[in-house]
Amino acid sequence: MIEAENLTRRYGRTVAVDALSFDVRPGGVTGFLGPNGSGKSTTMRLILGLDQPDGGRVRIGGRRYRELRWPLREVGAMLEAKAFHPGRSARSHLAALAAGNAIPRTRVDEVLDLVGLTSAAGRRAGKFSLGMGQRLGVAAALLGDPAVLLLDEPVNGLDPEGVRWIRNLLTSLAAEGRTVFVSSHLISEMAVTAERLVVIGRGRLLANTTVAELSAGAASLEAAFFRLTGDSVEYAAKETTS
Ligand SMILES: Nc1ncnc2c1ncn2[C@@H]1O[C@H](COP(=O)(O)OP(=O)(O)OP(=O)(O)O)[C@@H](O)[C@H]1O
Repeated sequence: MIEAENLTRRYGRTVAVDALSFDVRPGGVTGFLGPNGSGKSTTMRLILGLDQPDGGRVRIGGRRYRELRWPLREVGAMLEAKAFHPGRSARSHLAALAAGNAIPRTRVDEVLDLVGLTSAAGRRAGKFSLGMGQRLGVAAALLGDPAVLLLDEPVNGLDPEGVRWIRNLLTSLAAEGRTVFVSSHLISEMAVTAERLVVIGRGRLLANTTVAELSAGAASLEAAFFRLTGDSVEYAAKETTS
């Protein structure tokens, strides 16, 4: 369970996250949606204690991230692909993380297998493609078998098979009773993967509801999303006419 209460983060005059309150519950995938610059990554960094709020608070299973004894065994996160030393192999990257978190070494090969990187485990991670880097990021998130997972744009760069793999992985992790919070710009993907959605615009909560409820009365989830976020889009390109 993730609980954010009045979470606020400013950067100079920009209010990146604005009195944001929401819960993410276990047992289902919760999608985190919002236009570019709406504060999704900032919110995820605040949840993980990588950034400090100017106001409000956020708890994971009732505690602040920094109060967790073995963070990787409680919260798995992938915020950006390629968050690893480029000269290290995938296996040694995961082995170092495992060692630092009292996770058995045998778990490294398990997660490599789970994400389909066994054959590339000895290769330098710096030479990985975008999709392979995403898979390694997911492997790191799963390493500690955590009850809570946070993934920022996990399907970015994945091929169609990879997209389907992530979809099945997330739904099965949630079915095991975990809390799965995943940001995405792919509304169609969220329509089939997520059960609930937290939608933000300009740092503020626009909706915290189910996919079914948000889609009701609209032609599609995408149409409902545009209606909801229409006033919150900061970076819109001009329409072209042909
Ligand atoms: N370290 C920072 N310093 C200054 N401004 C920042 C910083 N991090 C984020 N911001 C600003 O905060 C706002 C929210 O950014 P954030 O990256 O959280 O949005 P996002 O929803 O993840 O965007 P995107 O979908 O484009 O990835 C933006 O206006 C951004 O420019």
